[in-house]
Amino acid sequence: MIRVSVVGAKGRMGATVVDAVKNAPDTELAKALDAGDDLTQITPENTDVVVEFTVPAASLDNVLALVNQGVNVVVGTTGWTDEKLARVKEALASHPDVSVFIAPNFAISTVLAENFAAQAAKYFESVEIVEMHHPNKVDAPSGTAIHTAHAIAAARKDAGMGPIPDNTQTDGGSRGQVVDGIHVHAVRLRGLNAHEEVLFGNPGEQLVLRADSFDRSSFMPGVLLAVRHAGENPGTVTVGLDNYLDL
Ligand SMILES: NC(=O)C1=CN([C@@H]2O[C@H](COP(=O)(O)OP(=O)(O)OC[C@H]3O[C@@H](n4cnc5c(N)ncnc54)[C@H](O)[C@@H]3O)[C@@H](O)[C@H]2O)C=CC1
Ligand SMILES: O=C(O)C1=N[C@H](C(=O)O)C[C@H](O)C1
Repeated sequence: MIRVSVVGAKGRMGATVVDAVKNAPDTELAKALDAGDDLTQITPENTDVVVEFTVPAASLDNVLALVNQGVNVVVGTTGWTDEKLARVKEALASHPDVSVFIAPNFAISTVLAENFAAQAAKYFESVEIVEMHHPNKVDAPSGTAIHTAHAIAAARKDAGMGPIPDNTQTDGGSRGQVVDGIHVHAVRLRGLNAHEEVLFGNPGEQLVLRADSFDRSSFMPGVLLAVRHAGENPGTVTVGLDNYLDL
């Protein structure tokens, strides 16, 4: 049995992960901790892998503390930047037996949509992203939308494409946030969970890729997949569930 501890266990995602870990045939719950709890309770003696779903402001410190405790970490919390990833890599240099895995999104539909978007990117002159979430979400745009924008921007760059056409002369904010040259729009609406659309345009045609997570159960197969792979690449940070899919 894989011994899994959950940090952020009282949150929407953490509580769902606790149930998933209890119900999977090959995992068992070790510690379930939340804000204010002492993370040094989690050690290699009681835990094989920690699943961390907290808040962007706390996640880096949690991951650094857990790496220093010598345990593998699977992270779902958003807010990761190159600077934060560099801090984790630095910590792993002193703990080469530990691995960290971060996924902006654990839902297969979204991971596939992002992969398809990266494939489609070089064929379309225009692209914009619309992400739609429940109004309790604290960050905008979503970590997934930022990750998707970077993937599309990288594909456009590889294909030698220029800037996306846009003749907007006045903008009171309605054109969204520009991430790596791509406009990202965030909707917060009661009744939604997590949804993303990538809109591609060419003269006379449009392609829309849409992924809908209607329920947090959609993330659990991906979380368990990452848990089962934890520790495979010691001393490294791996980003993205696509690393464990045959895409
Ligand atoms: N990667 C993915 O597939 C998904 C990622 N997320 C992300 O996961 C994160 C959590 O989302 P939700 O569960 O909806 O939020 P939430 O607000 O329901 O839960 C966050 C939990 O973290 C706890 N917490 C806050 N600071 C803490 C600390 N320092 N140490 C330990 N626990 C702490 C809070 O008390 C709370 O219980 C967000 O960043 C969200 O964007 C959400 C869904 C899917
Ligand atoms: O807060 C959420 O709910 C979600 N957060 C992640 C993100 O910001 O991309 C993943 C998913 O969209 C749900």
